Amino acid sequence: MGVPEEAERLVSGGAEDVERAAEAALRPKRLDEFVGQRVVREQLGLVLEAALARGRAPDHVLLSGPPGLGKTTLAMIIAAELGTSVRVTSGPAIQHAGDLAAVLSSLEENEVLFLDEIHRIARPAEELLYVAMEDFRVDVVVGKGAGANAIGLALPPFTVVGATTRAGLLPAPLRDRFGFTGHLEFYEDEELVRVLERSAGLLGVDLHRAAANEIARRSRGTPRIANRLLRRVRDWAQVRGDGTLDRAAARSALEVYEVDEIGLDRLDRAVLHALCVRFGGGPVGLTTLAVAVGEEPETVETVAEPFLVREGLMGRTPRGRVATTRTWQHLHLRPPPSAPTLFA
Ligand SMILES: Nc1ncnc2c1ncn2[C@@H]1O[C@H](COP(=O)(O)OP(=O)(O)OP(=O)(O)O)[C@@H](O)[C@H]1O
Repeated sequence: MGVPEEAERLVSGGAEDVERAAEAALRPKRLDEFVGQRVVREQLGLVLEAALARGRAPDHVLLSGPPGLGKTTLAMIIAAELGTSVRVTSGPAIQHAGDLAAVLSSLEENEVLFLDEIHRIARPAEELLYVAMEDFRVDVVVGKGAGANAIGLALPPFTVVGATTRAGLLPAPLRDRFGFTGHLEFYEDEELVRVLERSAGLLGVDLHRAAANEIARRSRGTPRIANRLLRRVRDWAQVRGDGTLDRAAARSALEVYEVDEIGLDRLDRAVLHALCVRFGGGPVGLTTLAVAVGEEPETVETVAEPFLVREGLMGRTPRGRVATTRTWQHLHLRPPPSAPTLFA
């Protein structure tokens, strides 16, 4: 049976256009509204406070972690805390050095430049970025061929906030130009309950505590997913229920959208199924596994794997990905005698 498109999207980490506006409305605006991530919040708070006290743009900030944990939100918060504006662009949008030069040369003093998916910036633009971040200068090439001239253009001080799901892919010279790196972790259920209660307040709905617990438990440790599930539960309560957002409404709604007891989505389940059924529990290489589920290796590695590994549903060994005892249990399958025994 095919999974309805909405159900597929519901628990995936990526933000779809149609959901963006709803998401933006729920974004915390200041650091003290940002739930969880205690360590990053404290460290970043210090960086910002010190910069404000000195009256200078802070060091460049790199934020890493799986999708939907709050990197974009933090970039906006950084600008708000500094009382400045933010320019938003992303690695895939910068395919030529000229694209980046145009953005850089239009920056205003102390502005924040948010570079999402920074690991995907084209190589020639990357070099331009090194210089801009270090020396606040951009070399613009004027003319063509033998008559071409590079003119150095001084830039006002600004702060790059880079976001990446794959910090390991950033070349060392780029990584080194960030004065502060914050790694975002998956959220605890208790923290997601706080995210949900805050969102319910903004949406003007009365979310019962038991419903919040139920949604939090099935949100893959990810605020974006928690907020999406909340909106779907609200839909269900409005259309099929009596408008009450209680535990029964949450369970019924999540059943309609095929979100399982621990929040695994279609991709997670496909990966685990392939790992156990096609590859006998592994070990199997990332690329082979990705081909088996019809996805890009990068998607499997950055969207599905971090949560599966955290939950002890998949092991990563030097020889490849392996199932754990918990994987077999979760899929209600019996491991073949030849399966590797990795206890989670
Ligand atoms: N700490 C938090 N507290 C409250 N809400 C949060 C928090 N982190 C994220 N959110 C909510 O989750 C949504 C997704 O967050 P955000 O867009 O910042 O994620 P992201 O890490 O940038 O994801 P991606 O890399 O996929 O763009 C936001 O709309 C925001 O409402």
